Parts: sequence; C-alpha cells; structure tokens
Amino acid sequence: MIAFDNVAYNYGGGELLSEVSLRLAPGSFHFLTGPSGAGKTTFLKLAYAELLPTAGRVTIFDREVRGLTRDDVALTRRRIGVVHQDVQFLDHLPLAANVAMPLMVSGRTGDPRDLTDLLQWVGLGQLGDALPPQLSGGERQRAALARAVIMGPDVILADEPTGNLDWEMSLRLLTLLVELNKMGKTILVATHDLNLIRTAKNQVAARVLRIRNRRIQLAGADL
Ligand SMILES: Nc1ncnc2c1ncn2[C@@H]1O[C@H](COP(=O)(O)OP(=O)(O)OP(=O)(O)O)[C@@H](O)[C@H]1O
Repeated sequence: MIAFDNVAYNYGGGELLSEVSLRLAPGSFHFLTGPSGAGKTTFLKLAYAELLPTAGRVTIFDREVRGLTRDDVALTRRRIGVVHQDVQFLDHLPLAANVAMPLMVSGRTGDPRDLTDLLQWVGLGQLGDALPPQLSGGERQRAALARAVIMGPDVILADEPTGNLDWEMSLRLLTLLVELNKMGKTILVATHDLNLIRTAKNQVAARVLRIRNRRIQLAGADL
C-alpha cells in the first residue's frame, strides 16, 4: 500500500533519515516511535507525499510519488486520512462543518446521516454545533480523527494523536483506531507513548517501527 525503498531525507542540515526500506501492507497496524526530533513527522510527510525523498523511492498505492502530478497527489491524498500533531480547525465554523470540510473541498455532497453517524461514533454526537474553541483536547483529537476518515480513506496516518490527552482519553482514541483497523483500514500511529503501544498490542496485531540513528527498524519484544 505504501512502500519505502532505500529512502533518505535531508532538510539541508545533514541526513535525517537514511536507508529506510519498509512496507505498510493493506490492513496492517503500525506504530512509529523514536525520540523527539528523530523524524517521525518527516516520515509521515513522506508517506502522504507532502515531501519527496532526497534519495530512494516512496510508492503509494503502487505509484512512485516522484512521478505524480499535482492532480495525482490530490487524488492520492483523498485515500489517506491524516491526523496532524497540531490539530487545526476553522474556529468560526461549527464542529460538524469542520469535520465535513474535506467533502466540501473535494466538491462531494456527503449524506448528512453519515456525518451524524460519524460524529456519534467518535462520541461527539451532541457537539456538532459547538465551535472548536469550546472543545476539550480529547474532543478536538476525536474530531480530527472523524475529519480524517470522512472521505473513507484506505490509510490513516496519525501524528501523536494522544499527545496531550490523559490516559482514559488516550485509550478511547486507541479504541477508535483499532476499530478502524478491524474495518480493514491500514493504520500508522506516531507516538512517544510506550504504554499506549503495549496496551494496543493486546488488542491488535500491531508492529512497532523505531527510528534509531536515522534508520527505521522493526522493534522487538523489548518495548
Ligand atoms: N521544514 C523543516 N526544515 C528544516 N528542518 C526541519 C523541518 N521540519 C523538521 N525539521 C527538523 O527535522 C528534525 C525531525 O523533525 P520531525 O518533526 O520529523 O521529528 P519528530 O520525530 O516528529 O519530533 P517530535 O517527536 O518532537 O514531534 C528536527 O530536528 C526538526 O527540527
């Protein structure tokens, strides 16, 4: 689904990632961990064609990103839902309109019942009319996840989705991600939270990728 072949990335100050070769198979669940500044967000950006590798090949849905036109990139992105580390909403629009924004932008008219169902699924059924500044951190993260899945993506990439959440809310978000995986979605979650990873491994066959010395390796059972 998404493949990295001998990928390197460099912002200009030396290589940040090198010799990265891995595959995110359809329906898989991966965590990506590593110290702050190791390159987790950069890896995610490579995986949704926000950045092009400085060496090697990234292939998304069987197409090498370097050969994609701007329109191809837009189409590819519709199949990848991203939950960004710093979740941004349009503060003057109600939550429901924010969650539905990807549909509006792509010119699709979604079924309003689907939007209602989605908000209920993330536990925000009563908050569709609320404005983003009125939401708690956990509510914002769940709204961001709803927005990431509204287009029915095949892949969900989440960057520290539980970063500022308490444990109970982290588990709630994890449950949603596990449910999405059980529906067949391919999931990658970047996180520092090793407890979250350990808990997830009891619920889903998750693999753990670890960034160490610019390389990304599958972690063993020593987490
Ligand atoms: N646009 C950019 N230009 C130059 N350097 C950048 C840019 N974006 C990120 N970096 C640098 O690349 C390194 C990796 O950043 P990245 O955000 O990928 O790390 P991370 O593992 O996600 O970190 P964190 O866990 O703190 O979010 C950092 O040293 C960062 O300062």
